[in-house]
Amino acid sequence: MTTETTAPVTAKIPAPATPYQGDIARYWNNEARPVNLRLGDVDGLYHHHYGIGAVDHAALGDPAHSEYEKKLIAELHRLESAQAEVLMDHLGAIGSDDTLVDAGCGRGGSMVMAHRRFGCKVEGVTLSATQADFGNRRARELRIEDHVHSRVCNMLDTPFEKGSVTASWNNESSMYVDLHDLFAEHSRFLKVGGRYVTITGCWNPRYGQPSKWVSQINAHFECNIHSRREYLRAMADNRLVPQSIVDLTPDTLPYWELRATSSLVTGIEEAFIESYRDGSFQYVLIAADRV
Ligand SMILES: C[S@@+](CC[C@H](N)C(=O)[O-])C[C@H]1O[C@@H](n2cnc3c(N)ncnc32)[C@H](O)[C@@H]1O
Ligand SMILES: CC(C)=CCC/C(C)=C/COP(=O)(O)OP(=O)(O)O
Ligand SMILES: [Mg+2]
Repeated sequence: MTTETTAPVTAKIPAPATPYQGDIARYWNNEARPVNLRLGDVDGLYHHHYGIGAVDHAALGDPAHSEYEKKLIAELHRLESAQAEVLMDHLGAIGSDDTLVDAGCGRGGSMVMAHRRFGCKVEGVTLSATQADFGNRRARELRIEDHVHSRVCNMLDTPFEKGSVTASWNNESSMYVDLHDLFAEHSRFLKVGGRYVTITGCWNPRYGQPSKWVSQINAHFECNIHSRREYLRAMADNRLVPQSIVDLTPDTLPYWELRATSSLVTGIEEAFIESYRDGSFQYVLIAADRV
C-alpha cells in the first residue's frame, strides 16, 4: 500500500517560481555524475558539496596498487563528510526536540548526518524532485523518515512557521538565489537566538570583479556566485549577525588537488584550483545569529 511517507514527491511538484528555477530543477533532476554517486556509495551518505582537511596519504597507499582508485574515492568522500561535520560544529546546541532546515538539501547526506549527531528533525528543500525522492528513499531505508524529510520547494518561499526553526543552513546552495531574498526567508522561520550557517564559494572583493575562473564555474553549474561583501551586507540587512567567518580556502585545496588526479574528474577542477590559488575565489564558512 502506498502511504503518505512512501509516495514520491513527484506526485505534487509545485510549478517553478521562475524560468531560471525550472532550469535548475532540470539540471539537478538529470545529474548523475560518478564523482557524486560513487562517493556516496562508500557509506550511503550522498553529498553535493566539496571536501576539506588534510589528505591521509598513508590511507591512500601506493598509486600503483590495484585498490588505489577505490581508496582515493573513499578519501574524497571522507573529506566531503568532514566538511559537513565542520558546518554542524557551528550550529550551536541542538536538542532532539529541535527542527533544523537544510536549504538546498541535494540528495540529503548532510540531513542524515545532522539527525545522527543531534537526534533532531531535519527538513530539507530542493528544487529537484529526483533529489527529494532520493533523500526520502534513503531516509526510509535508514528508518529515520519520521525525522528526516525532503520536499520539492523553493528555499525563498518555504512552508515553515515563523520562528519555528532552531538552526538552518545552506551548504553550497546559496549561489542559486538572491541573497537578500534568501536571508529574509531564513530570518523569518528561525527563532530569535537561532543559528544560520553557510559554507559557500564566493568571489573575493579584494580581487575586484569575478575572475575568468569564477565565470567558468558559474557557466559550468548555471549558478551565480556572489561576493563575500554581498553575503555580509545581505545578512546585516536581515537580522543575521555573523559570529564566525572562517576562510576554508587552504583547507579545501588538498581535496581539489587530489580530485584532479582521479579518474572521476569532471573538467571543473582547474577552475577551482586556479581561482583559489590566485585569490579571486574563496571557500568560506559564515555562522550567524538570528537577533
Ligand atoms: C550543489 S547542491 C548542494 C546540495 C546539498 N546542500 C549538499 O551539501 O549536498 C545545490 C542544491 O541547491 C538546490 N537549490 C538551488 N536553488 C534552489 C531553490 N531556489 N530552492 C531550493 N533548492 C534550491 C538544488 O536543488 C540542489 O539541491
Ligand atoms: C563552491 C561552489 C561555487 C559550488 C557550486 C555549487 C555546486 C554545484 C556544488 C557541488 O555540487 P556537486 O557535488 O554536484 O559537484 P561535482 O559534480 O563537481 O562534485
Ligand atoms: Mg560532488
